[in-house]
Amino acid sequence: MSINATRDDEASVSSKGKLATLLRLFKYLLVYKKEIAIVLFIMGCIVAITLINPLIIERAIDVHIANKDMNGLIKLGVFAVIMNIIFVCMVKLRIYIMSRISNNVLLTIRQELYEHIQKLSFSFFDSRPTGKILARIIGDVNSLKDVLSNSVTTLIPDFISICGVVTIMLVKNYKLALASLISLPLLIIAMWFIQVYSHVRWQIHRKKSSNLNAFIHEDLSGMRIIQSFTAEKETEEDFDQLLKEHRGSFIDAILLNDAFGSAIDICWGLGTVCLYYVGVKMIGRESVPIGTLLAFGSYISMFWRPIMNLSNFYNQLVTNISGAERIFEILDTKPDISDKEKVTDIPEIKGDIVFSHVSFAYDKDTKVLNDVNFHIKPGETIALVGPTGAGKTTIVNLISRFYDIQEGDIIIDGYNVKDVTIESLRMQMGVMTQDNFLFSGTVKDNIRYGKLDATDEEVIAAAKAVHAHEFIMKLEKGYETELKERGSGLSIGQRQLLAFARTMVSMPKILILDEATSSIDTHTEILVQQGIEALLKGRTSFVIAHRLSTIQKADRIFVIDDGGIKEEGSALELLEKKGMYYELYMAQFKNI
Ligand SMILES: Nc1ncnc2c1ncn2[C@@H]1O[C@H](COP(=O)(O)OP(=O)(O)OP(=O)(O)O)[C@@H](O)[C@H]1O
Repeated sequence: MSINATRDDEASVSSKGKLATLLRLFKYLLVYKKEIAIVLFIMGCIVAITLINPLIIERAIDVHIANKDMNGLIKLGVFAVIMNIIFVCMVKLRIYIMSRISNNVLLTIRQELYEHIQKLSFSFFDSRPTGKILARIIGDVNSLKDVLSNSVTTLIPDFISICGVVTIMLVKNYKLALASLISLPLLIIAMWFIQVYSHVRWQIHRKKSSNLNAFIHEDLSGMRIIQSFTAEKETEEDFDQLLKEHRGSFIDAILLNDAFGSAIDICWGLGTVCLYYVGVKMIGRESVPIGTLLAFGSYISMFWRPIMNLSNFYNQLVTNISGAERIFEILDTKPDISDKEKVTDIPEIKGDIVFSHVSFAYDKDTKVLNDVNFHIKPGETIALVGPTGAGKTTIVNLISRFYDIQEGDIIIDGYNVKDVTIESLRMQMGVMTQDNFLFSGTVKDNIRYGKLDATDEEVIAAAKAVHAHEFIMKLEKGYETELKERGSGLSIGQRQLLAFARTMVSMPKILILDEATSSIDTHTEILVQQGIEALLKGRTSFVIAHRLSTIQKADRIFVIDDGGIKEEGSALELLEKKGMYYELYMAQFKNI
C-alpha cells in the first residue's frame, strides 16, 4: 500500500463506472421498499395535482368565464383550493419520510464503513493520515444525503411528470408541443460535455477537502508541540496554503455547476420564445383558443421545471459521486491480515514461541528482519534491546500478527499464527505499546477496556497489582473520575500506570511491554516492577526497554541489530561476553 502524506492528494479512485457506483448506492434504498412506495404514491398525487392546475385555469377561462357561469367558477375555485391544500400536506409528508429514509441509509453506510475500517490491518493505517479516513466517514458520507433523498423524490416523479406533460401537450396540440420542446436536444448535448469535466473537478475538490481535514486533525493533535516550538506561524502558512487549494478547487468545480443552470435557462428561454412565436401565429390562422395557449405557457414551465430538477439532481450526482467512489474504495479494501478459511481458535496459550527463519519487510524493498530464529519456553521473560530502529517493536508486532511475514514461520504452542483465528490469538495477548492511549470515559472504563466483562473487583485488583490504585483513589472521584481526551488531565506516569492496569486486567497469556516503563519515575518504576513480576509469573513475556536497569531480571536478553539477533543470553552472560550488550550497558552506566 503506497503511503499518502497529509498534504499530498490521494490517488484517484479507480472507478468501475459511475453507473455501477450509483447502482451500488441505490441498493441501500431497496431496504426501504415500503416507505419508498408510499413516497412514490404521494409523489404521484403531487404530480397529478400539478398537472390538473393548468386544466383548471383553461376551464375557468374557456368555459366558465366565457359563458359568465359564476356558480361553476366558484365550485371550480373551491375544488382548486382543496386540491392545493392536499398538495401542501403531501409535500410535507414526502419530505419527512424521505429525510428519514436517507438518514437511515447514511447511518447504515457509516456503520458499515466504521466496522470495516476496524477490521483493516495496520498497513492500511500506516498508508494514510487519520484525518483522511475521518473525511471519508464524515464528509463523504454526508455528501450522499441529497443524492439519496433526491433520487426518489426527483428522479422517478420528475421523469413521470415530464412524460405526463409531454403526452398532454402532444394530445392537445402537437405543433405547439414540438415548438416548446425544440431546444431539448441542445440541452442534452451541453449537459454531457459539462458533466465530463465537472466530475474530474469534483474529484479534485474532494481530495483537497481530505488534505485539509488531515492537516487540521494532525495540527490539533499536535497543538502542544506546535505551541512549545512556537511553530504557530509556520502551521498557519501551511493551513492558508491548503485553504487556498481547497477554495480554488471548489471555485473550479462550482463554475461548471453554474454552467448546468445557464444551459437550462437558455434552452428554457428558447423553448418559450418558440412556443409563443408559433402560438401567436396559430391564433390568427388556426383555431387555437387563448386558454389553450395560456395552458401551454404553464405546461412549458411544468416541462422545464422537472428538467431543471433532474439536471440539478444530475449535477448533484456528478458532484457527489466521487464521495461514493471514495467510500466504496474503503469498503472494497481487503484487510491484509485476515483469517484463512476453516481456521480454528488457538486453545489456551501456554507461551511456547518459535521464530523459524523469519524475514519481514514493511515495504518490499527494505528488509527489517532477516532470517530471525529463536525459541522461547513458556513463562520465560525475554528482553529485547538494541539501537533505535533495529526492529524490536517489529518482532513483537509479528507475534500478535499485526503484519504477516514474507518468509519463515511463527509458531505459538505448535500452531502457526496464520492457521488460527486472529481474535483467539490477540485475545490472549497483552500488548502495552509506547503510546498509552486512553479513551474519554471514566478511569474504570479505561481499565475495563482490557476485559470488557471484568467485575469492579477485577478492575481494582489489576490496578492494585500495578500500584495504580493509590493514585486513582487520590483522584476527585476515584475510579469514577472522567478522563479527558487521551487522558490529558493525568501525568505521563499516571497514564502509564492506567495502561498497565488495563493490560493486567486482561490476564494475558503472552505479555508484551514496549518501552512500557520508560516514563515512570524511579520510585513508581520500582512499584510497577514488583507488580509486573508478580503478574508475569508463569507467563511468557517480552520487554522492550532502552533503560537496561529495567531488564536485569529477564531470563534472556536478545540484542537486536541489523535485522537479526546479534547476541543472546542472561544479563550476566552478556556482560561477560563484552560484546554489543556490554557496550550498550557501559554507555548507559558510565556517567552514573
Ligand atoms: N509501519 C511501518 N512502516 C514502514 N516502516 C516501518 C514501520 N514501522 C517501523 N518501520 C521501520 O522498521 C524499522 C524497525 O522499526 P522498529 O519500530 O521495529 O524499531 P525499534 O527497534 O522498535 O525502534 P525503537 O527502539 O526506536 O522503538 C525502522 O527502520 C523503521 O523505520
